[in-house]
Amino acid sequence: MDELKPVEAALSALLEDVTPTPAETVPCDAAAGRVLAEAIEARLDVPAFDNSAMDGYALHHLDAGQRLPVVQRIVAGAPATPLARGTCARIFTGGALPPGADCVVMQERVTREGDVAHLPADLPAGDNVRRRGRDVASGARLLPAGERLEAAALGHLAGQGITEVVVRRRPRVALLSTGDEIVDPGAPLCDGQIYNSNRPMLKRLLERFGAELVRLASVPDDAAGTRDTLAAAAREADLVISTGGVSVGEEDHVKAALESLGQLDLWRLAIRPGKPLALGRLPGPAGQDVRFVGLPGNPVSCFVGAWLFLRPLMGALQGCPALAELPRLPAQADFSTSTGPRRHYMRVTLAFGEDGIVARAFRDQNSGVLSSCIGADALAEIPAETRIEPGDRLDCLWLRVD
Ligand SMILES: Nc1nc2c(c(=O)[nH]1)N[C@H]1C(S)=C(S)[C@@H](COP(=O)(O)OP(=O)(O)OC[C@H]3O[C@@H](n4cnc5c(N)ncnc54)[C@H](O)[C@@H]3O)O[C@H]1N2
Ligand code: MOO
Repeated sequence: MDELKPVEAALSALLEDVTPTPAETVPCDAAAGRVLAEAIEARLDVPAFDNSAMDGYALHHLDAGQRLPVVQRIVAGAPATPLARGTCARIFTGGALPPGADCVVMQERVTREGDVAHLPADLPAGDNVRRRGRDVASGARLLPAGERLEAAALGHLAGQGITEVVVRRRPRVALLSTGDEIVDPGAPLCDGQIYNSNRPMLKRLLERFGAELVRLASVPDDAAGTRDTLAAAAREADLVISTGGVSVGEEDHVKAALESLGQLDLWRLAIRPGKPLALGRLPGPAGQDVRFVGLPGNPVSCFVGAWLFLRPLMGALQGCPALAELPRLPAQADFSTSTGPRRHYMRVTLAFGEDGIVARAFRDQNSGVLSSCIGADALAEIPAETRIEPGDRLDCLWLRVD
């Protein structure tokens, strides 16, 4: 048997010359989760004018400690007129600071007697003032290309009055299931058959990674049908994924079909779960390469493979560096385990302990036990030939998307 390969080697082969999907313009209302195809420059200063951070009184700081007539009332949204020295203005949070004033004192520190306010002493210039352009300066980089538009970025765009953005088209993905024993939920189950749990699990993960699922199909158990299914998938998808049939079994039409249509490399990786992996290319309708990834059938191997391989690939297809790399967190084990020749990706939950983050492992880490993935926060990466005891330091890959 040939030597098991490192996961990093398969990842570089998978990501080699992947080009991002074409750009398209979408309304900001529909842009959540999409990746910017080009950088956006700010057109406006935010805030657009100096304004008050408090409900209180605006004045010149050299007038602090005095009794001043209240000569203006400035609410948010109303224009302010210049303020003469020796006077102050009633002002509300977000109200425009009047020219001539340079600080605001919150109302809790002020005593009011009719139209006169008693102001506290020693107010520094700039106190409680939100300066024009403090958040964003006009002409500066608002968001870089490759930014995945989540809540704050969408707020930033709206703050500029922007209504449309140029983003990467969602990668179109075909998800194929192999295996005669696999049945869709809803159909009756005969002896020896199992329901297809990989399909909805991968569909959900892929959607979280930004995919548009264009085809969900089962691969027929004959050579011609398998070839037709793969060829049809490559006509409409940027990425074709299959599950099952990548180990050493004999019932494998996918391998033959891929080899005749395009190209296929079978990898045996030094990881657990997810040892077998198929990487290939199919010809697309415009002669372009359509990537093929064949994940192992075991549900946990699929889950782990999706995070290790599909997420970076989806990042590359969308030109999104943040998706391409899983964040690493140092944690302390609260379990013991030992590995053999394969690196183990254990499903763990993370919690804050007295000395930092603590990783708790699900009890049964077998690759058929999908309950070990429910609620998993991270994959603890245990190197090959290693013994781990409670308290030992671990590297964890955080299973987060945003
Ligand atoms: N002689 C060897 N046997 C196996 C090896 C090996 O090196 N030598 N590797 C083992 C490892 S590790 C894995 S992982 C699996 C991978 O097998 P395949 O990718 O060929 O997958 P299948 O045999 O088709 O299925 C494995 C397992 O998963 C179930 N399955 C498949 N699809 C689904 C689905 N959509 N939903 C739920 N469950 C699914 C299937 O019924 C099998 O139980 O090979 C080992 N064997
Ligand atoms: O590599 Mo397999 O995914 O352990 O069961």
